Amino acid sequence: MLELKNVTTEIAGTTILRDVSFSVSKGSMVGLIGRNGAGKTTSLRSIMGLIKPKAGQVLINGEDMTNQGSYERAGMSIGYMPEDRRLVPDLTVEENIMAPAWACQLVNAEARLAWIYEMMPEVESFSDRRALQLSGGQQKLVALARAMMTGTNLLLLDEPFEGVAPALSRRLASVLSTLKDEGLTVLLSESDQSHSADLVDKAFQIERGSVEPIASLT
Ligand SMILES: Nc1ncnc2c1ncn2[C@@H]1O[C@H](COP(=O)(O)OP(=O)(O)OP(=O)(O)O)[C@@H](O)[C@H]1O
Repeated sequence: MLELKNVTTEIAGTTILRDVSFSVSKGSMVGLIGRNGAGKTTSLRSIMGLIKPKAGQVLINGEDMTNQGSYERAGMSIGYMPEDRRLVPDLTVEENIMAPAWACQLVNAEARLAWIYEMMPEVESFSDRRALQLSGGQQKLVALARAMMTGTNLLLLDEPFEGVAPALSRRLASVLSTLKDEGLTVLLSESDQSHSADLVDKAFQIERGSVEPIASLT
């Protein structure tokens, strides 16, 4: 489903990812674990085509996407939840969730929205509120809902548990567990394994831009 082969990424002349190789097989959930600044966001942005790797390959569904931009990934049913959520503050929750569907001209957006609300009824309960009126944790749920709109194949979640209060973290974990049961392929990052250990099939440690499998889970 997703494979990174010897990916090296530079930002402003500094090497951030060093010869990174790992894969996420279809229907599995994989954790990318590393401290602040280790390169988690850069990995996800490289997968999304938001940064072009200097060397190596990014394969999605067996297709070499290394030299394609994020626009070319639009039709590949990938959902991305950035660490900083990036909701549009003045739009309602529902408008934020629907925005990628409008951008990609999804044909089944209404059915997808109904499925998302079924998974997260609390999001439906505040769907007409503007994003700026939500707590940070609620915004995380909305950012996940938005990623789920297009992410029918692959979900990339950047630190979904970061800054979320314990009750909401448990809720988030239960939603992710249901997504896994539904067969979605998920790559999620976390600074440690406190929330993802019970969820993931496999985990990789990222440290100063280098990735190694975490033995206990592989
Ligand atoms: N735009 C940029 N310009 C210069 N350096 C950058 C830029 N973006 C990231 N970096 C550097 O790249 C390294 C990896 O950053 P990245 O955001 O990928 O880490 P992270 O593991 O996601 O950490 P965090 O949890 O803090 O977001 C850091 O040392 C960071 O300072």
